[in-house]
Amino acid sequence: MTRVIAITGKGGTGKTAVAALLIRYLSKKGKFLLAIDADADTNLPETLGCEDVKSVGDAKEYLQAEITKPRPDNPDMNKESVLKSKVYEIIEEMPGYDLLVMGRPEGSGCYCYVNNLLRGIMDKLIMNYDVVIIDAEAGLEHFSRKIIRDIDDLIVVTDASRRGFRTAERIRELVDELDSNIGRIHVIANKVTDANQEELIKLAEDLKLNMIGMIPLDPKIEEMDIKGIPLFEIPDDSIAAVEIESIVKKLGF
Ligand SMILES: Nc1ncnc2c1ncn2[C@@H]1O[C@H](COP(=O)(O)OP(=O)(O)OP(=O)(O)O)[C@@H](O)[C@H]1O
Repeated sequence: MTRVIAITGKGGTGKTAVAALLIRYLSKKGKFLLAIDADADTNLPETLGCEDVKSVGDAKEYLQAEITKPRPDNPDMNKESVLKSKVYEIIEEMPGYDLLVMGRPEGSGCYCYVNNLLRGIMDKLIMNYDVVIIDAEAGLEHFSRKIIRDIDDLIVVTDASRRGFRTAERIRELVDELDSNIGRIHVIANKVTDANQEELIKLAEDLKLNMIGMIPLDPKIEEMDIKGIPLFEIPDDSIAAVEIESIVKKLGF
């Protein structure tokens, strides 16, 4: 069975960093893993050390243009197999995991037909893996349109601010309204310091959020940021990597 884990949260809280750390840890543990970048504004590929990737958005635009042309180049083409081969071409094979970038938001017009095809392709693709980690945007767009249908664990990343926690609470409310299949919701507090730790625990309790981890503000990440080193190369003994190990265990791996 594939385990699907989506990471979301307010921009700047470290959502992409948490996704990258989880991808790093689980792929090192030998899980056959697909990483999906489902946030048009994010930088997951760079954080993982991967550049110049194509996106599913480009493949969708190609098919959309073809089917809305008054005279398509090839009216008999099998649209599903064209989209499928394009999506599979886009998958980037990285050492230890595969990467798929969803890319830009769609243009104007109705994409229902293309999205329907994509939904079926994504369902089958996801089933090939042990674990799928999705870096998702706070609006959970791909889930509301059901491009990615089922999520086992939704992890909301927040920083040590009341606003970050409020966003987490709003995401929980949004999930209740979504007609998607989401199993469990967890919260990870990121960039935690000795000074704010107690207050964060209380805040999570007050808002009835299930906190599965507190990742410290890690000087090693700050140093790598300045030097432009991808987070994927973080050493195992850095404080953030150690906390990720404990979070992964709490997730039942
Ligand atoms: N625990 C941490 N300690 C130190 N720095 C961190 C930590 N987590 C993340 N950062 C840094 O904080 C910055 C923002 O993180 P990141 O890009 O992951 O945020 P994000 O929530 O994905 O934002 P966006 O949605 O805008 O991409 C990055 O420079 C990242 O390296």
